[in-house]
Amino acid sequence: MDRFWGLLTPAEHEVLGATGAERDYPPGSVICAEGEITRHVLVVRRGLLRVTATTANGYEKVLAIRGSGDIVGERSAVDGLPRSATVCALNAVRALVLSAPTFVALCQRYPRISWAVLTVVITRQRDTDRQRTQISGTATQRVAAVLIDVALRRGIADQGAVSLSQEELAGIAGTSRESLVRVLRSLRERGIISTGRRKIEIHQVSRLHDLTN
Ligand SMILES: Nc1ncnc2c1ncn2[C@@H]1O[C@@H]2COP(=O)(O)O[C@H]2[C@H]1O
Repeated sequence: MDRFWGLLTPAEHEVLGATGAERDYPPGSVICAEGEITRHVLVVRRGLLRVTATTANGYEKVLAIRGSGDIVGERSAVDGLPRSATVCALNAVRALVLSAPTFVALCQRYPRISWAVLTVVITRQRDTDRQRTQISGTATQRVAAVLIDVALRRGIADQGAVSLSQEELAGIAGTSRESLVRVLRSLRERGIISTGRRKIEIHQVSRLHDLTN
């Protein structure tokens, strides 16, 4: 997986660690809000972040779930514009926080750090394009694709639990709540998942893959 931290060498980790400050965010805390003018950059060390943005009709859409090794907040640091999305902690998050001037100075001094940022941004662009084209798949295919993606990010090989509310899952998969409820029921009946409050236990990631074909 092309995560920012994983693209860097131990020496570069040290540079970032020495210039940034480790910070803890309790579950539910808002790290930055869409439209506000803040510029710090985070590298997630532990935990999960939810990235959301408001649609034209006022609905809050989940754009991405980010986890350990991901970089967040790079857009405002680079272009100086207001935050493009709201980022909040889904669980206890620990992150390395860098001020925008520090981040920009590091990128200018260390081309490999800039290259890692570029790689991450390009990967996100590809993901976004893929999601746009997948939107024509069935609701089951889209939900399965999202669950596979979250499982991958959580390091779940074939079985494990992911913390995701039905609202979040519907937002990412681009389905209505009603159609999501139907898909989850069908996946439960087939023994592929079981569901709890804000939690989905995946029993077989491999069977989710079968559904996306
Ligand atoms: N579609 C997306 N996928 C992943 N991360 C995003 C997406 N949109 C916004 N972000 C992140 O959310 C951050 C919000 O603040 P920034 O605009 O500074 O930088 C943004 C990105 O790091």
